[in-house]
Amino acid sequence: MEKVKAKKKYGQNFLIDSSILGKIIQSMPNNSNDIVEIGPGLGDLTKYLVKYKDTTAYEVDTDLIGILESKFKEQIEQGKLKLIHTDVLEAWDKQGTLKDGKYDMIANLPYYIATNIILRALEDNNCEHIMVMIQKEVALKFTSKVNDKEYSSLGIISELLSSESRILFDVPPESFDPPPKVMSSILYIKKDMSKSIDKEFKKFLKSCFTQPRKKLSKNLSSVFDKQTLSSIYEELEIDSNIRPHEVSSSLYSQMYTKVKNGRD
Ligand SMILES: C[S@@+](CC[C@H](N)C(=O)[O-])C[C@H]1O[C@@H](n2cnc3c(N)ncnc32)[C@H](O)[C@@H]1O
Repeated sequence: MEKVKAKKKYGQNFLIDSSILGKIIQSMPNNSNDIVEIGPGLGDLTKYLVKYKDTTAYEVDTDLIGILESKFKEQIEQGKLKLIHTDVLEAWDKQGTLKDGKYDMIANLPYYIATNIILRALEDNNCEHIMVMIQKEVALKFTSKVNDKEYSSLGIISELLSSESRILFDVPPESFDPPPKVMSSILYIKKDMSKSIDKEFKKFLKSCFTQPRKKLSKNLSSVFDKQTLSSIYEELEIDSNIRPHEVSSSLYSQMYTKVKNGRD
């Protein structure tokens, strides 16, 4: 490996275990979509991705861009790799999507913005599959279901926008250089492209989980008046003692629709 000092501020933990790289490649969705990789780093995953699919890679670190440009000179010239030097979140803000046409996201994500990236990918209409390395703790949140300990807005949003979400396998710290402090997992989400959620829905969920162990009605009482709340509970036949982690994603969606219609 090149003598490159990993930068903490960019969440750089380079994947050095070739068996894990092989497992990621074997699990790639079998379709004709191009790939978007966020944070190619030193190109260890990129070199496998470009063998199979055209890839667009977003990298923020100027020092790494130089290394990648010389390492992948041929693939860049052949149009197999498009290297974009920018902060991926800024690219999303400017363009609304990371690529024209359908794509799958495959990446070992910078952990400090992993949750944000997955939420943006879930909302990006061109992204069909998400297969990313993240902290295990965050992967458990995105795959959580009603009544699970980790169940919260991330599990609800992911369930409402996907047809499948699961952890493919775990990856220990020693598979990286430098090793992260936490266990990692590969999260896989197959989006249901017919579904979408309202922008305000996330805010509504935030209110629902302000105090996760308290009754849902208590959390919502600070946002909605008593009468609106009791009519929603009544119409949807919701138990007044229910707590936020006991409400299914579809019931949250129904509650939100009622709240929204009440406001319009
Ligand atoms: C965990 S490392 C993964 C590196 C490489 N893909 C690997 O598996 O070894 C995360 C990568 O994301 C890059 N990165 C961090 N923040 C970014 C951002 N806002 N936009 C684009 N890339 C970013 C880092 O510079 C780093 O290359």
